[in-house]
Amino acid sequence: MSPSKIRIRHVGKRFERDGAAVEALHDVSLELCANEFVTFVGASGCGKSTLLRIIGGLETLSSGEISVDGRCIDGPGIDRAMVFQHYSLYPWLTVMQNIKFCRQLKAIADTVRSDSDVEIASGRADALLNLMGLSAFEKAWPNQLSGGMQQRVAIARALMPRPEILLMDEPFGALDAQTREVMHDLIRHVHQLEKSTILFVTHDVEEAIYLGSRVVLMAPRPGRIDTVYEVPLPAERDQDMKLAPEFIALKREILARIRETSGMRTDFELLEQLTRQAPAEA
Ligand SMILES: Nc1ncnc2c1ncn2[C@@H]1O[C@H](COP(=O)(O)OP(=O)(O)OP(=O)(O)O)[C@@H](O)[C@H]1O
Repeated sequence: MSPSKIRIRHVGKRFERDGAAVEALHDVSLELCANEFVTFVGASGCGKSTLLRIIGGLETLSSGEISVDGRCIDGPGIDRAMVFQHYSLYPWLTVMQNIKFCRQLKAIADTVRSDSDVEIASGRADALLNLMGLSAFEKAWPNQLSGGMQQRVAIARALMPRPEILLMDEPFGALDAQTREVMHDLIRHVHQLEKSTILFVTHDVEEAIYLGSRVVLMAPRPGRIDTVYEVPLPAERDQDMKLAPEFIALKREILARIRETSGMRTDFELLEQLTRQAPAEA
Protein backbone atom coordinates (compact mmCIF):
# COMPACT_ATOMS: atom_id res chain seq x y z
CA MET A 1 0.00 0.00 0.00
CA SER A 2 1.48 3.39 -1.00
CA PRO A 3 1.92 5.98 1.76
CA SER A 4 -0.79 8.61 2.26
CA LYS A 5 -0.45 11.85 0.35
CA ILE A 6 -3.41 13.54 2.03
CA ARG A 7 -4.70 12.54 5.44
CA ILE A 8 -8.05 14.00 6.51
CA ARG A 9 -8.74 13.23 10.16
CA HIS A 10 -12.01 13.87 11.99
CA VAL A 11 -12.60 17.14 10.18
CA GLY A 12 -15.54 19.27 11.25
CA LYS A 13 -16.69 22.62 9.92
CA ARG A 14 -19.42 24.83 11.35
CA PHE A 15 -20.74 28.00 9.76
CA GLU A 16 -22.97 30.62 11.39
CA ARG A 17 -26.03 31.50 9.32
CA ASP A 18 -28.72 33.88 10.58
CA GLY A 19 -27.60 33.22 14.13
CA ALA A 20 -27.86 29.43 13.72
CA ALA A 21 -25.00 26.96 13.37
CA VAL A 22 -24.71 24.95 10.13
CA GLU A 23 -22.65 21.78 10.41
CA ALA A 24 -21.18 21.72 6.91
CA LEU A 25 -18.82 18.85 7.79
CA HIS A 26 -19.01 16.32 10.61
CA ASP A 27 -16.19 13.94 11.51
CA VAL A 28 -14.87 13.52 7.97
CA SER A 29 -11.89 11.16 7.69
CA LEU A 30 -10.26 9.94 4.48
CA GLU A 31 -6.80 9.07 3.21
CA LEU A 32 -5.60 9.56 -0.34
CA CYS A 33 -2.47 8.06 -1.87
CA ALA A 34 -0.10 9.99 -4.14
CA ASN A 35 -1.33 10.04 -7.76
CA GLU A 36 -4.84 8.91 -6.79
CA PHE A 37 -7.86 10.32 -8.64
CA VAL A 38 -10.77 10.49 -6.21
CA THR A 39 -14.16 11.90 -7.07
CA PHE A 40 -16.82 13.28 -4.71
CA VAL A 41 -20.58 13.17 -5.25
CA GLY A 42 -23.60 13.79 -3.03
CA ALA A 43 -26.74 15.81 -2.61
CA SER A 44 -26.55 19.58 -2.66
CA GLY A 45 -25.24 21.01 0.60
CA CYS A 46 -23.39 17.89 1.81
CA GLY A 47 -20.12 19.80 2.14
CA LYS A 48 -18.21 18.75 -0.99
CA SER A 49 -17.05 22.28 -1.87
CA THR A 50 -16.34 23.12 1.76
CA LEU A 51 -14.05 20.09 2.07
CA LEU A 52 -12.20 21.00 -1.12
CA ARG A 53 -11.83 24.63 -0.03
CA ILE A 54 -10.42 23.55 3.33
CA ILE A 55 -7.86 21.29 1.63
CA GLY A 56 -7.02 24.18 -0.70
CA GLY A 57 -6.46 26.41 2.34
CA LEU A 58 -9.24 28.80 1.30
CA GLU A 59 -11.35 27.94 4.34
CA THR A 60 -10.40 27.05 7.90
CA LEU A 61 -11.61 23.94 9.68
CA SER A 62 -13.44 23.96 13.02
CA SER A 63 -12.03 20.66 14.28
CA GLY A 64 -9.77 17.81 13.19
CA GLU A 65 -6.76 18.16 10.93
CA ILE A 66 -5.59 17.71 7.36
CA SER A 67 -2.02 16.90 6.47
CA VAL A 68 -0.21 16.69 3.14
CA ASP A 69 2.93 14.51 3.17
CA GLY A 70 2.70 14.46 6.94
CA ARG A 71 2.59 18.27 7.36
CA CYS A 72 -0.60 19.91 8.65
CA ILE A 73 -1.96 22.49 6.25
CA ASP A 74 -2.88 25.91 7.59
CA GLY A 75 -3.43 27.94 4.41
CA PRO A 76 -3.00 27.90 0.64
CA GLY A 77 0.24 26.50 -0.80
CA ILE A 78 1.97 26.19 -4.16
CA ASP A 79 1.61 22.39 -3.82
CA ARG A 80 -2.20 22.68 -4.21
CA ALA A 81 -4.11 24.27 -7.11
CA MET A 82 -7.84 24.76 -7.53
CA VAL A 83 -10.01 24.77 -10.65
CA PHE A 84 -13.58 26.03 -10.29
CA GLN A 85 -16.73 25.68 -12.38
CA HIS A 86 -16.41 29.27 -13.57
CA TYR A 87 -13.22 29.63 -15.48
CA SER A 88 -12.07 32.74 -13.61
CA LEU A 89 -9.60 33.81 -16.28
CA TYR A 90 -8.30 37.38 -16.22
CA PRO A 91 -10.12 39.05 -19.14
CA TRP A 92 -7.38 41.66 -19.59
CA LEU A 93 -4.68 38.99 -20.13
CA THR A 94 -4.15 36.83 -23.22
CA VAL A 95 -4.30 33.03 -23.04
CA MET A 96 -0.53 32.74 -22.59
CA GLN A 97 -0.41 35.56 -20.04
CA ASN A 98 -3.18 33.88 -18.06
CA ILE A 99 -1.25 30.61 -18.02
CA LYS A 100 1.95 32.29 -16.84
CA PHE A 101 0.24 34.52 -14.29
CA CYS A 102 0.61 32.33 -11.22
CA ARG A 103 4.17 31.47 -12.16
CA GLN A 104 4.96 35.18 -12.33
CA LEU A 105 3.60 35.70 -8.82
CA LYS A 106 5.78 32.88 -7.54
CA ALA A 107 8.79 34.31 -9.34
CA ILE A 108 8.17 37.73 -7.77
CA ALA A 109 8.01 36.08 -4.37
CA ASP A 110 11.30 34.25 -4.95
CA THR A 111 14.32 36.29 -3.88
CA VAL A 112 16.60 34.70 -6.46
CA ARG A 113 15.33 34.19 -10.00
CA SER A 114 17.70 32.90 -12.63
CA ASP A 115 17.32 33.20 -16.39
CA SER A 116 17.09 29.41 -16.63
CA ASP A 117 14.05 29.48 -14.30
CA VAL A 118 12.31 31.84 -16.69
CA GLU A 119 13.27 29.66 -19.67
CA ILE A 120 11.97 26.50 -17.99
CA ALA A 121 8.73 28.29 -17.11
CA SER A 122 8.27 29.45 -20.71
CA GLY A 123 8.92 25.94 -22.01
CA ARG A 124 6.35 24.55 -19.58
CA ALA A 125 3.76 27.14 -20.58
CA ASP A 126 4.26 26.19 -24.24
CA ALA A 127 4.02 22.49 -23.40
CA LEU A 128 0.82 22.97 -21.41
CA LEU A 129 -0.71 25.08 -24.15
CA ASN A 130 0.11 22.31 -26.60
CA LEU A 131 -1.25 19.62 -24.28
CA MET A 132 -4.53 21.54 -24.07
CA GLY A 133 -4.66 21.82 -27.87
CA LEU A 134 -4.55 25.61 -27.69
CA SER A 135 -1.23 26.46 -29.34
CA ALA A 136 -2.99 28.48 -32.04
CA PHE A 137 -4.72 30.61 -29.38
CA GLU A 138 -1.70 31.82 -27.45
CA LYS A 139 -2.49 35.48 -28.13
CA ALA A 140 -6.29 35.22 -28.00
CA TRP A 141 -8.34 36.95 -25.30
CA PRO A 142 -10.55 34.86 -22.99
CA ASN A 143 -13.77 36.27 -24.48
CA GLN A 144 -12.71 34.94 -27.90
CA LEU A 145 -12.76 31.34 -26.60
CA SER A 146 -15.58 28.83 -26.08
CA GLY A 147 -16.38 27.64 -22.54
CA GLY A 148 -14.44 24.39 -23.05
CA MET A 149 -11.39 26.27 -24.31
CA GLN A 150 -11.52 28.71 -21.40
CA GLN A 151 -11.63 25.84 -18.95
CA ARG A 152 -8.62 24.26 -20.66
CA VAL A 153 -6.73 27.52 -20.13
CA ALA A 154 -7.80 27.54 -16.47
CA ILE A 155 -6.51 23.95 -16.07
CA ALA A 156 -3.21 24.84 -17.77
CA ARG A 157 -2.85 27.82 -15.46
CA ALA A 158 -3.52 25.63 -12.41
CA LEU A 159 -0.91 23.10 -13.62
CA MET A 160 1.75 25.71 -14.35
CA PRO A 161 3.46 25.67 -10.91
CA ARG A 162 3.48 21.84 -10.97
CA PRO A 163 1.05 21.39 -8.09
CA GLU A 164 1.16 17.95 -6.55
CA ILE A 165 -2.53 18.20 -5.74
CA LEU A 166 -5.27 19.39 -8.06
CA LEU A 167 -8.60 20.34 -6.45
CA MET A 168 -11.39 20.53 -9.02
CA ASP A 169 -14.82 21.81 -8.00
CA GLU A 170 -17.37 20.93 -10.69
CA PRO A 171 -14.91 22.08 -13.37
CA PHE A 172 -17.01 20.80 -16.26
CA GLY A 173 -20.41 21.67 -14.80
CA ALA A 174 -21.03 24.48 -17.27
CA LEU A 175 -19.98 22.57 -20.40
CA ASP A 176 -22.16 20.71 -22.91
CA ALA A 177 -22.15 16.89 -22.95
CA GLN A 178 -19.81 16.48 -25.96
CA THR A 179 -17.23 18.96 -24.65
CA ARG A 180 -17.37 17.23 -21.26
CA GLU A 181 -16.44 13.89 -22.80
CA VAL A 182 -13.44 15.45 -24.49
CA MET A 183 -12.45 17.09 -21.19
CA HIS A 184 -12.77 13.78 -19.34
CA ASP A 185 -10.18 12.12 -21.54
CA LEU A 186 -8.00 15.23 -21.40
CA ILE A 187 -7.98 15.36 -17.60
CA ARG A 188 -7.24 11.64 -17.35
CA HIS A 189 -4.31 12.17 -19.72
CA VAL A 190 -3.11 15.13 -17.63
CA HIS A 191 -3.37 12.98 -14.51
CA GLN A 192 -1.18 10.25 -15.99
CA LEU A 193 1.33 12.73 -17.39
CA GLU A 194 1.67 15.04 -14.38
CA LYS A 195 1.31 12.32 -11.72
CA SER A 196 -0.80 14.67 -9.62
CA THR A 197 -3.26 13.63 -6.92
CA ILE A 198 -6.70 14.80 -8.01
CA LEU A 199 -9.81 15.49 -5.91
CA PHE A 200 -12.76 16.15 -8.18
CA VAL A 201 -16.25 17.27 -7.09
CA THR A 202 -19.19 16.66 -9.41
CA HIS A 203 -22.95 16.23 -9.50
CA ASP A 204 -22.61 13.85 -12.44
CA VAL A 205 -22.32 10.25 -11.20
CA GLU A 206 -21.24 8.96 -14.62
CA GLU A 207 -18.42 11.52 -14.67
CA ALA A 208 -17.43 10.51 -11.12
CA ILE A 209 -17.18 6.81 -12.01
CA TYR A 210 -15.43 7.36 -15.34
CA LEU A 211 -12.73 9.58 -13.82
CA GLY A 212 -12.15 8.21 -10.34
CA SER A 213 -10.47 5.15 -8.93
CA ARG A 214 -12.72 5.73 -5.90
CA VAL A 215 -15.99 7.62 -5.61
CA VAL A 216 -16.71 9.22 -2.24
CA LEU A 217 -20.42 9.69 -1.62
CA MET A 218 -21.20 12.43 0.90
CA ALA A 219 -24.51 13.01 2.67
CA PRO A 220 -26.00 16.24 4.04
CA ARG A 221 -27.22 17.55 7.40
CA PRO A 222 -24.63 17.19 8.74
CA GLY A 223 -22.19 16.96 5.83
CA ARG A 224 -20.37 13.64 6.13
CA ILE A 225 -18.91 10.74 4.19
CA ASP A 226 -21.58 8.10 3.64
CA THR A 227 -19.88 5.49 1.42
CA VAL A 228 -16.59 5.11 -0.44
CA TYR A 229 -16.92 3.02 -3.63
CA GLU A 230 -13.99 1.36 -5.39
CA VAL A 231 -14.46 1.72 -9.15
CA PRO A 232 -14.19 -1.76 -10.72
CA LEU A 233 -12.57 -0.55 -13.95
CA PRO A 234 -8.97 -0.76 -15.18
CA ALA A 235 -6.73 2.31 -14.87
CA GLU A 236 -6.81 2.78 -18.66
CA ARG A 237 -10.32 3.85 -19.61
CA ASP A 238 -12.27 4.59 -22.72
CA GLN A 239 -15.76 5.94 -23.29
CA ASP A 240 -17.15 2.48 -24.21
CA MET A 241 -16.64 1.38 -20.61
CA LYS A 242 -19.65 3.49 -19.68
CA LEU A 243 -21.73 0.75 -21.30
CA ALA A 244 -20.13 -2.07 -19.26
CA PRO A 245 -22.54 -3.87 -16.88
CA GLU A 246 -20.32 -3.15 -13.83
CA PHE A 247 -20.28 0.58 -14.73
CA ILE A 248 -24.06 0.72 -15.07
CA ALA A 249 -24.58 -1.30 -11.86
CA LEU A 250 -22.34 1.06 -9.86
CA LYS A 251 -24.05 4.10 -11.35
CA ARG A 252 -27.46 2.73 -10.29
CA GLU A 253 -26.22 1.92 -6.81
CA ILE A 254 -24.72 5.39 -6.27
CA LEU A 255 -27.74 7.22 -7.68
CA ALA A 256 -30.07 5.23 -5.42
CA ARG A 257 -27.92 6.01 -2.37
CA ILE A 258 -27.81 9.74 -3.24
CA ARG A 259 -31.62 9.72 -3.37
CA GLU A 260 -31.79 7.94 -0.01
CA THR A 261 -29.31 10.23 1.71
CA SER A 262 -30.64 13.49 0.25
CA GLY A 263 -33.84 13.20 2.27
CA MET A 264 -35.73 14.56 -0.73
CA ARG A 265 -38.61 12.74 -2.33
CA THR A 266 -38.76 12.59 -6.09
CA ASP A 267 -40.98 15.13 -7.81
CA PHE A 268 -43.44 12.39 -8.76
CA GLU A 269 -43.90 11.29 -5.13
CA LEU A 270 -44.37 14.90 -4.02
CA LEU A 271 -46.82 15.62 -6.84
CA GLU A 272 -48.85 12.54 -5.97
CA GLN A 273 -49.04 13.55 -2.33
CA LEU A 274 -50.03 17.14 -3.17
CA THR A 275 -52.73 15.88 -5.53
CA ARG A 276 -54.13 13.63 -2.80
CA GLN A 277 -54.12 16.51 -0.29
CA ALA A 278 -55.63 19.14 -2.61
CA PRO A 279 -59.31 19.89 -1.87
CA ALA A 280 -61.60 18.92 -4.70
CA GLU A 281 -62.37 21.81 -7.05
CA ALA A 282 -65.98 22.91 -7.02
N1 LIG B 1 -19.73 30.72 3.86
C1 LIG B 1 -20.78 30.03 4.32
N2 LIG B 1 -21.58 30.53 5.28
C2 LIG B 1 -22.62 29.83 5.79
N3 LIG B 1 -22.95 28.59 5.36
C3 LIG B 1 -22.18 28.04 4.40
C4 LIG B 1 -21.07 28.72 3.83
N4 LIG B 1 -20.50 27.91 2.89
C5 LIG B 1 -21.24 26.78 2.88
N5 LIG B 1 -22.24 26.86 3.78
C6 LIG B 1 -23.22 25.81 4.07
O1 LIG B 1 -22.51 24.61 4.32
C7 LIG B 1 -23.20 23.50 3.75
C8 LIG B 1 -22.29 22.78 2.78
O2 LIG B 1 -22.10 23.64 1.64
P1 LIG B 1 -21.20 23.21 0.40
O3 LIG B 1 -21.25 24.32 -0.58
O4 LIG B 1 -19.88 22.76 0.86
O5 LIG B 1 -22.01 21.95 -0.14
P2 LIG B 1 -21.91 21.22 -1.56
O6 LIG B 1 -22.04 19.76 -1.27
O7 LIG B 1 -20.68 21.63 -2.27
O8 LIG B 1 -23.19 21.77 -2.29
P3 LIG B 1 -23.51 21.93 -3.86
O9 LIG B 1 -23.46 20.52 -4.41
O10 LIG B 1 -24.89 22.50 -3.90
O11 LIG B 1 -22.47 22.82 -4.45
C9 LIG B 1 -24.48 24.06 3.12
O12 LIG B 1 -25.53 23.95 4.06
C10 LIG B 1 -24.14 25.52 2.88
O13 LIG B 1 -25.28 26.33 2.90
